[in-house]
Amino acid sequence: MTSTASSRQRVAVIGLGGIGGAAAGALTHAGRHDVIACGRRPLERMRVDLPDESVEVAMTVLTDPADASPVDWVLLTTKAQDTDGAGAWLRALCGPDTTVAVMQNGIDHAERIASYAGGAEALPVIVYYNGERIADDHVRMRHISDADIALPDTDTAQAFIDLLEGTPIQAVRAPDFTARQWQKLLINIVVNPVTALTRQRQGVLQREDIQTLTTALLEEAAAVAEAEGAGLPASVAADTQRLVLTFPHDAGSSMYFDALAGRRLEAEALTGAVVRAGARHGIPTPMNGAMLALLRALSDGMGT
Ligand SMILES: NC(=O)C1=CN([C@@H]2O[C@H](COP(=O)(O)OP(=O)(O)OC[C@H]3O[C@@H](n4cnc5c(N)ncnc54)[C@H](OP(=O)(O)O)[C@@H]3O)[C@@H](O)[C@H]2O)C=CC1
Ligand SMILES: CC(C)(CO)C(=O)C(=O)O
Repeated sequence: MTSTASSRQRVAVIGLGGIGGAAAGALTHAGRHDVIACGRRPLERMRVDLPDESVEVAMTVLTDPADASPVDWVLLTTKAQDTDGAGAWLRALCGPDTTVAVMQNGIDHAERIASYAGGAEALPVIVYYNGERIADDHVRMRHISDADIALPDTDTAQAFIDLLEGTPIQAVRAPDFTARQWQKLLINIVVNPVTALTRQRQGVLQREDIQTLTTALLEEAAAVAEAEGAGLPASVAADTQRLVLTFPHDAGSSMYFDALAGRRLEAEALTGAVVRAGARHGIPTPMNGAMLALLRALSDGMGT
C-alpha cells in the first residue's frame, strides 16, 4: 500500500473517457501529484467540466506502453471488456509498490487485472459519478449520488481517498462493500441495457411499460444477489426501481454512449454477471438472459 497523506505521488490513468478523463483532469487540476494519462491517441489539453467549474488542463498523455514505467497508482478506467487490451499498460506501470484502482462497473474488479498487474495490489472502486465524453478532449463529470465513489473499508482505500484530496471526487469507505457492488450492479443491469437498446437517455426509464420490464429484471437479479450472499435487503429490487427513477432524465449511461458511438458493449460484466451467477445457483434469469442476447447481438455488430 502506498502512503499518500503528504507525499507527491506518481499517478497513471489508463483511459481518458468519461470516468478516466474526469479523474485525470481533476487530479491534474488539483496539482498535488504527477499525473500521466495512457491513451490510444495523443492529446495535449483537455477541457473538464467538473461539478462546480469548467477547467482546461495540460495533460501528459502516453500512447505507447514502451514509454511507461512503474508508478505509485494506476487508475484503470477502460470498459471491463477492454481490460485485456490495456494489459500492456498494466504490465508496464505496475511494480511491487503499485496500487491499481479498478474504476469499472461490475463485481469482479480484482480478478480482471490479476494476470496483468504482477504483485500490484488491486483496489476495487464502485463509481457513482456520471462521466460523459463530449469530445476526445472534453469530458463532463456530474455528481449523481451522495458519494462519487465507494471503496472497501481498508487502509489502501484511505490512501486513495488521500490521493484524491483537492479534487471534487467524494469518496466513502464502505464496510458493506460487497452489498454495494451488487446494489450498483442492479442499477447497471437496468439503466445501461435499456438506454443502450432504446438509444434513449434515462428519461426512458419513466415509461410504464419500461418499468414493468425493469421490475422483472431487478427481481431476478435480487434473487441472484441473495444466493451470492450479497447481504442486500429484501426490498432491494423495489428500492432500486425507485432510485433509478430519480436519476436525471437527460443523463445517458456508459453503455448508451457506446451504443451511439458504435463501440462494443459492456454486456458480459453487467447483465452477463447476473446471468452467469444465476446459472451457478440454479436461479432462472430469463428476462436478463433475453437482454443479454440482445446486447450481445448489438455488440457483435460493433467495430471495437
Ligand atoms: N460513464 C459513467 O458515467 C460511468 C461509468 N462507469 C464505468 O466506468 C468504466 C469506464 O467507463 P467510461 O469512462 O464511461 O468509458 P469510456 O468509453 O468513456 O472510456 C473508456 C476509455 O478507455 C480507453 N481505452 C480502451 N482501451 C484502451 C487501451 N487499450 N489503452 C488505453 N485506453 C483504452 C478508451 O479509449 P478510446 O477513446 O480510444 O476509445 C476510452 O478513452 C466502465 O466500467 C463503466 O461501466 C461507472 C459509473 C458511471
Ligand atoms: C449508474 C450509471 C448509469 C451512471 O452513469 C452508470 O453506472 C453508467 O453509466 O455506467
